[in-house]
Amino acid sequence: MAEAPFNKHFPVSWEELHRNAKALAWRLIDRGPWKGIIAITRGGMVPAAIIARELEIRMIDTVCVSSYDHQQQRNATVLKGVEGANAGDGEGWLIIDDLVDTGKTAEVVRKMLPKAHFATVYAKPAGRPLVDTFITEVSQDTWIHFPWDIELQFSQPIAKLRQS
Ligand SMILES: O=P(O)(O)OC[C@H]1O[C@H](OP(=O)(O)OP(=O)(O)O)[C@H](O)[C@@H]1O
Ligand SMILES: Nc1nc2[nH]cnc2c(=O)[nH]1
Ligand SMILES: [Mg+2]
Repeated sequence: MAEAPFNKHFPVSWEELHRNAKALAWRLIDRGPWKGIIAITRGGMVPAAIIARELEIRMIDTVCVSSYDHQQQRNATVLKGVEGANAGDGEGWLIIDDLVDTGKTAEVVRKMLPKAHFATVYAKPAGRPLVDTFITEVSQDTWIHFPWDIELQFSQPIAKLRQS
């Protein structure tokens, strides 16, 4: 399989993620009231929890989708749809994910809940048209490293990176 073309790396700390998820909650509060949140697993669960806390939403369900093996994209596979929430066509519901990249995950979930409001913390240009509200855009060749996927370790000085 060809290497994914991610030339840039964008590490995100817990504090940054918390701040950006809260900024997303500020954008969403005036567009409500919301009947509930559908979090896209797994990455959407962390921002969904923060947004649920800020908007005082206690009705939360999941759509379980898998589309990446680390940086290699596969077809988006739905492991579980919306079950308990009775969200119908999605009217009045919020769908939350951590990011949109190619937009394939968003496309699949939007088909399930066409009238829901789709919100993410981060967006790349290819997925941006599929999102109703997002906070931060990064370029398509950037890989976002979420705090749950990384740990503190030695970092090469920039000058050394230039030499290699
Ligand atoms: O716009 P796309 O190209 O579809 O990519 C975006 C999706 O990819 C990641 O999920 P992933 O499938 O890696 O699963 P995870 O959330 O369980 O880590 C991310 O959390 C989004 O859900
Ligand atoms: N962690 C992470 N998962 C992704 N899935 C699709 N794009 C990305 C990305 O940039 N970072
Ligand atoms: Mg995901």
